[in-house]
Amino acid sequence: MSEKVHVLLSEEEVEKRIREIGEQISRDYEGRSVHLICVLKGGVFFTCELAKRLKIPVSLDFMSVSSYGDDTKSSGVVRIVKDLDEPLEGKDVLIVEDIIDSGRTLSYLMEVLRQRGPKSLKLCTLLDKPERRVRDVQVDYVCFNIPDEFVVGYGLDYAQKYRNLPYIGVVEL
Ligand SMILES: O=P(O)(O)OC[C@H]1O[C@H](OP(=O)(O)OP(=O)(O)O)[C@H](O)[C@@H]1O
Ligand SMILES: Nc1nc2[nH]cnc2c(=O)[nH]1
Repeated sequence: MSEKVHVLLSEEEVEKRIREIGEQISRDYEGRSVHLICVLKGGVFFTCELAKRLKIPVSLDFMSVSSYGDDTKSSGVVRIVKDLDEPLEGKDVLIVEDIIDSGRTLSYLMEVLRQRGPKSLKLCTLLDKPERRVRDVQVDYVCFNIPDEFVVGYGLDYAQKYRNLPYIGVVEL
């Protein structure tokens, strides 16, 4: 079965905003390098696009956490599916996520990664749904605040579909 998807943020809007955030991060980290942590799977498209826009030295690592499975509602239990390959001690670490919704995933992840001794730990997200928050998360860089709707595209899925859409869309369920 195929769902209807309407455009919330066009490809042009998304890419323009990522360029802006990339410039801001490049200024903030001037003279340093940044260790990006891409949170799989959803964060992969945003991470690639953002990394290309950074004008500072970048290293990359990947982590996979899951709380939604194939559902549109969080299970409430965050699971590390794949851990990082490298230690974080002494690094300026920037977590790159596709979306912060309830905040459960990121409050858990920030806590886990903080204990690994990075020099600094910040968070960058493509999308934020602040009105859905049940856990407090300090977000350093937000591309877009969005309303409480289930979105897909630019890495975000519905039952593993639509990650490859080049824009952010809303699934009409
Ligand atoms: O703020 P929360 O309510 O915790 O939701 C945010 C999380 O949900 C999505 O991950 P998902 O579990 O769907 O995994 P995926 O990226 O592999 O699709 C997204 O990538 C975030 O990690
Ligand atoms: N695809 C998708 N995953 C999410 N995880 C948390 N919120 C969302 C959302 O709106 N869409």
